[in-house]
Amino acid sequence: MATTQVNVSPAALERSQHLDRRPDPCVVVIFGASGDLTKRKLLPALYHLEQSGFLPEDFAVLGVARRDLSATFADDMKDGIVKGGGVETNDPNLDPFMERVQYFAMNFDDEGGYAGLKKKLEDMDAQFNTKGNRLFYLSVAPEYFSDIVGFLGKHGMNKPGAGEKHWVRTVIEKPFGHDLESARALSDEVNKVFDESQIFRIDHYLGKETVQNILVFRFANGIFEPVWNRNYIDHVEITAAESIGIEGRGPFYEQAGALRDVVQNHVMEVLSFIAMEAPSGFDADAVRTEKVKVWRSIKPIHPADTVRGQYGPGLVDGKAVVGYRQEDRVHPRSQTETYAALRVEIDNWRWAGVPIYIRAGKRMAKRVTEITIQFKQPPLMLFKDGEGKGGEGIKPNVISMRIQPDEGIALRFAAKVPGPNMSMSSVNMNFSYADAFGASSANGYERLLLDAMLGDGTLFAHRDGVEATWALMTPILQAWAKDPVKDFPNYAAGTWGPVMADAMLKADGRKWRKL
Ligand SMILES: NC(=O)C1=CN([C@@H]2O[C@H](COP(=O)(O)OP(=O)(O)OC[C@H]3O[C@@H](n4cnc5c(N)ncnc54)[C@H](OP(=O)(O)O)[C@@H]3O)[C@@H](O)[C@H]2O)C=CC1
Ligand SMILES: O=C1O[C@H](COP(=O)(O)O)[C@@H](O)[C@H](O)[C@H]1O
Repeated sequence: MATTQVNVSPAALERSQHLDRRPDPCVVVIFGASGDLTKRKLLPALYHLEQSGFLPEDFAVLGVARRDLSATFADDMKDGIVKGGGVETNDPNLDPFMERVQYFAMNFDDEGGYAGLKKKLEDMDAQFNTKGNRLFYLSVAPEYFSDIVGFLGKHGMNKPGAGEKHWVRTVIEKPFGHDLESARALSDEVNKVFDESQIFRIDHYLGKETVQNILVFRFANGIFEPVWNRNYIDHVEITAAESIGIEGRGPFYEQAGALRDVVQNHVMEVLSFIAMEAPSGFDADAVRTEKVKVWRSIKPIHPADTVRGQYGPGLVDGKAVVGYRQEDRVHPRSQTETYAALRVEIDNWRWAGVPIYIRAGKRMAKRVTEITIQFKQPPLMLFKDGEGKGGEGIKPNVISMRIQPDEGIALRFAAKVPGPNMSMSSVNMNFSYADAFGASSANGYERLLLDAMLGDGTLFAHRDGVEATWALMTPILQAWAKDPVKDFPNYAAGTWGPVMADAMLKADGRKWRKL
């Protein structure tokens, strides 16, 4: 296997870390501050941003949740930063950072708490000189999105203070809606209070370096774009496989399932980056326009081009695990899918006739998110001594983009095996992020939190995009709801999903790439 030589100048790395991207003074207000996401991802991300010099000097965080945690909150968050952020327990910068982090207890659905919240934020402005700028981060269950936004509006917290540089923005976690109708209704509610330019619908996949790199790979290199179309590409695969199960999130997952949890958002975002035309610039409007064009060009997905799976008991990493129906707070006859596979076609000039196979699932054989671009074979095989008889066995060219783990890109091509014959073998040319740039602790939320503080919506989902992806998923969900699966569970934990998903590709004369 060949490996690429990558020479990155230290100056280039340094420059990319410190481009002029420092937000204005502000308070980041995290609703759901005692929750899993805040502790594992958001606080570690803010800490890393601060340590890297990206945050303004006048900056503070207010955590908001129901219970009175004032005595334990700081220690709990420090623990989260240590465990989730790879920081040493005795890091001397932790305590100074935590001096800017405060906690406020209130019930989200009790209007009475919002006047107190407003007063608390004004006090923090005075203490930290944060000038009334706010980033409200809704890290809460989706049923609270409307209430919180509505009450913020009612108490005048949706409007920036006087002064041209002042701002108020809101980041809204996923899932944004449950189907097309509910996503529309939620956007209507939120738009009554916040203008679209103030709303940042987060999808943490867009914060991943490797996802952003899809655009750089395609549009900053001259050699790939000419072959990035139906004339040269045979098919595309997108795999988002997780080895973990539902991690105690039974009630959430029962309502969600794989299609809503990751396909409607993460996978569709990745697909749009793979398939979109070059935007007129790298700004929110231009990128959004091209993404939406991709989603709107996808042909309605027929239920026959979908496969649902649900894991049963099995072995993951050598350990026995229970099936989905035995997980805590999951119905013993649950019809929720923990795996979904789709065959998608984009009806436009670039992609017509190129199938795109998608699969996403929990408790699969391993954790891997990867995009495979498989190219057509040459029209005529000159060399007969390949991996199979008569040269047919030589594998087609593949560009594989590994989103996680072992982030990188590989190109598979045929090479001559040394010796007196024209024998061929498939080899890989590999680019590894870690080898080229060093290991990164960034979790995607760093970039997105920073962008939201800067008001840059390029890497966020927008109303029209969310509706376009729900428009694709909703008919599938409706068809599935009418047609319960009789053979659930239909794959064992620790495997690659139901056999029906293999059959779907086999019917097209293809098979999933071995990952
Ligand atoms: N966890 C993850 O890895 C991911 C999560 N998300 C999304 O992020 C959001 C948050 O998820 P997560 O952190 O896992 O959720 P959790 O269930 O862990 O946390 C929920 C938080 O909301 C608070 N809360 C709940 N009800 C109320 C209420 N009535 N009044 C005040 N506070 C309340 C809880 O406070 P208290 O403890 O005081 O009850 C807690 O702080 C969800 O939208 C989820 O879909 C998205 C991607 C990944
Ligand atoms: O949004 C979600 O994403 C995670 C997968 O994210 P990753 O960064 O670990 O790939 C998934 O486990 C979770 O169910 C879903 O809600």
